[in-house]
Amino acid sequence: AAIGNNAGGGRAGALSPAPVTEDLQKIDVNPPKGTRDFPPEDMRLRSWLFFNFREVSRLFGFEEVDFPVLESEALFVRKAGEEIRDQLYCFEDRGNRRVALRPELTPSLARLVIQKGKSLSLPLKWFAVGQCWRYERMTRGRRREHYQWNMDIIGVPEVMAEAELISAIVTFFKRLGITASDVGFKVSSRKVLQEVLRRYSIPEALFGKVCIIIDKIEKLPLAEIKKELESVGVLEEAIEQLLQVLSIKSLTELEEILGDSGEAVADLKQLFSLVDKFGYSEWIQFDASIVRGLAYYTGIVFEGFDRGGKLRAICGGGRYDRLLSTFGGDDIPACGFGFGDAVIIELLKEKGLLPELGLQVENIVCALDPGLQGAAATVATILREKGQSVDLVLESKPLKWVFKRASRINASRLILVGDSEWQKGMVGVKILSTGEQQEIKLDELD
Ligand SMILES: CC(=O)Nc1cnc2ccccc2c1
Repeated sequence: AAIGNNAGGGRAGALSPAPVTEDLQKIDVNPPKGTRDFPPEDMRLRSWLFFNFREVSRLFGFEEVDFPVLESEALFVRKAGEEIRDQLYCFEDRGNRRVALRPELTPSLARLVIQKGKSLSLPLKWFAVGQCWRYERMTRGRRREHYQWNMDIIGVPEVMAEAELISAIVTFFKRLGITASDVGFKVSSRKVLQEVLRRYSIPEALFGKVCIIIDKIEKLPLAEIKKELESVGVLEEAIEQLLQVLSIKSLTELEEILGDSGEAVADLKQLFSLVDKFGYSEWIQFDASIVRGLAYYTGIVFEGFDRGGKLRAICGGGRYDRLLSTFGGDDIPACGFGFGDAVIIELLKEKGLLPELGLQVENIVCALDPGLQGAAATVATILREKGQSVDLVLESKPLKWVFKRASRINASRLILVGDSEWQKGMVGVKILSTGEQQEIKLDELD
């Protein structure tokens, strides 16, 4: 029956007399601007993607966690000029509380770690797959929500944690058939910037702001970047040195500039040596221009990129050793990454790696006449209790209709409940791929 403005309610088929109701305007059946529905075909792809997120997390011994989509706005009010802050989906609730739809998962994770405090034994290896939100004023048609996979390691100060996280993402890419010639990781450390800023005795407090400005270096003209840096108090000479450091393309060159006593060089050398032991060196490259756009990163930062250069960053992450203490928690080291559900799908499409995901049902069961509807229900229960999927035909339908549905849902077998067979405790079984038909005793159905 066509779904329509069935004002009278009840069975759409039989037009029951519609009681007098207000004139029902047809509601807008599209989802809110910037959001998506997931009809079955799209939901199958999403479930497949999330299954792979979860499988990799399991392979790495991570435990799943989740948090409310709605958080106190205070969790996200960082003052470093981040885009994620400018686009915060925040509002005042009916209790006059300032709240926000989470734009990312890391602050919630930090909140939960602090809440659980001493009862947690470190290190923690937690992962989450959650919907995140943003509110863009000029609705450039960009999405206002996406799903993000996060993996975080809490309580490990060494760069072994970052190497492990990147290893997890490499494992994920490999599972999907993506290779090191399709994507790579640009890796750097914010300690590079830190060491330069210290040389010019620029106060630590500016560190976050400077990183956020630098992160826009490929989106804004250089003059604009310099202006913004000057406006937060970075002097001309320091700016030159910063920009020079960001163009370094090798660790040896970095060492020449920064010397070999700083943490930045030590961390990066250690990371590259561990990556070699993990066996994914061909996926990784040092790139001093990588800073990432979140203010709380303090050390190694990385992002996955497509070597074709057509797509935005696939994923990104890094070390955030100060986040928990800024929330009033202990000084616990942490690192993690976020992996969005949009760019990866574009990449898979481009590489012809999208999986063919059809609906699969093992059995379609139907009664050959209305009096056997109950018998068909009994057969359905027997098969389901054996762990077999059953699409039970719920109304009496002509066989032509049943065959059409059987092929649409990709059923393997058609189970026909007919009078003469039922009298003998049997049902008709038709293997739809071969057309082979036989009568089987009910208790021999497997
Ligand atoms: C490509 C894409 O959908 N990006 C996207 C979409 N929604 C978001 C929502 C919150 C934060 C980041 C987001 C990023």
